[in-house]
Amino acid sequence: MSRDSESPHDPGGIEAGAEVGEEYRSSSEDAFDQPVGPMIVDDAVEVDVTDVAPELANPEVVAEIVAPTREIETEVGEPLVKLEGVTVKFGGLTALDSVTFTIRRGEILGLIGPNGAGKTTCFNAMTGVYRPTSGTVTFDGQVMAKLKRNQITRLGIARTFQNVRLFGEMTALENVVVGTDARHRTSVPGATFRLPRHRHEERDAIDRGLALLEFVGIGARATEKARNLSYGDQRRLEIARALATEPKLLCLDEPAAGFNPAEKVALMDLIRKIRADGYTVLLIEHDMRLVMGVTDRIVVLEFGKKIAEGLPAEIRDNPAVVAAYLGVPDDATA
Ligand SMILES: Nc1ncnc2c1ncn2[C@@H]1O[C@H](COP(=O)(O)OP(=O)(O)OP(=O)(O)O)[C@@H](O)[C@H]1O
Repeated sequence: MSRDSESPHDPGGIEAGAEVGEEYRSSSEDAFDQPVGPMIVDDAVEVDVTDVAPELANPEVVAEIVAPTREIETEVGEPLVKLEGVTVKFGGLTALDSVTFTIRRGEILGLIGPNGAGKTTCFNAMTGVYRPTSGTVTFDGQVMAKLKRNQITRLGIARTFQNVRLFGEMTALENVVVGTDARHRTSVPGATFRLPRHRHEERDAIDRGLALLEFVGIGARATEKARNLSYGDQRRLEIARALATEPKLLCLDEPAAGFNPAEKVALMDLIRKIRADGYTVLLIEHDMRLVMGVTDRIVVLEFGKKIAEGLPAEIRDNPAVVAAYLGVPDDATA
């Protein structure tokens, strides 16, 4: 399958190609995209991943498969993403005003702020969806230009969406394998004629897909159609699919939306596990308890400006942050 195609086969990537002023979220807010590609598994058969691949019952084996060999220039603890004086204007509106901060490799960075603070704009500028009006964004040592969706995926950035976006008619495993496809190098003729390299990559993708499902805690649902999974499992599947692209940076956009307290605790555990596997995570989340409980550092935006940056405890006690959130209960929508 061509890695350059504009098909939905790079779902770990970002809705890119929007111009400043375009409505970024408008293109595909449906819960499910249409199914694409061949069906790989007969979803009529109920199979637990660990029945098919018993070695995946061992979390250490799973962790080893899930943590890929990513070629990252940045050392652990050094800036992976650097924003320097980033300003984004939409006509007369300054959505982001000279914002400077870094995301260090291997950390979980929380990006928070009240409604309309500029979080999404910041995220889009940071990932090449918007070209800043001024300022620069550096990702893994490279200054970002405006990028297309597949280029963003290839650069090593994957995301989940506020609204779940899965291929509903495809199985959980197929959804993850589609994410893995974004990393593959098989040419169209290679895939068409099922040349050895393609078959090898396909096998690898299925093995890794199974491990990823086990890793996010839905190994037993591998052959379920995505649309039949519970909401919480669909969110987990989205994370597995994003991880399948072997991202250098995983961006989670309100992953706890619609979760009950127990699901939020489980999600925090999963995010920590992802970081422990060597991933760098950007978390945009409205639930303050979750943000405070799971992040290493937090950046706070208000009216497009960075008003605070620091450890969760520092942010919690920061008067400017308290003022920005005044009257908003802990776990309410920010
Ligand atoms: N494509 C756009 N065109 C014009 N104005 C925009 C566009 N995107 C965002 N804005 C404006 O920029 C400001 C920042 O919006 P943004 O969506 O980045 O905030 P946010 O912090 O993500 O908000 P929320 O928490 O509600 O998602 C808002 O005033 C918004 O109306």
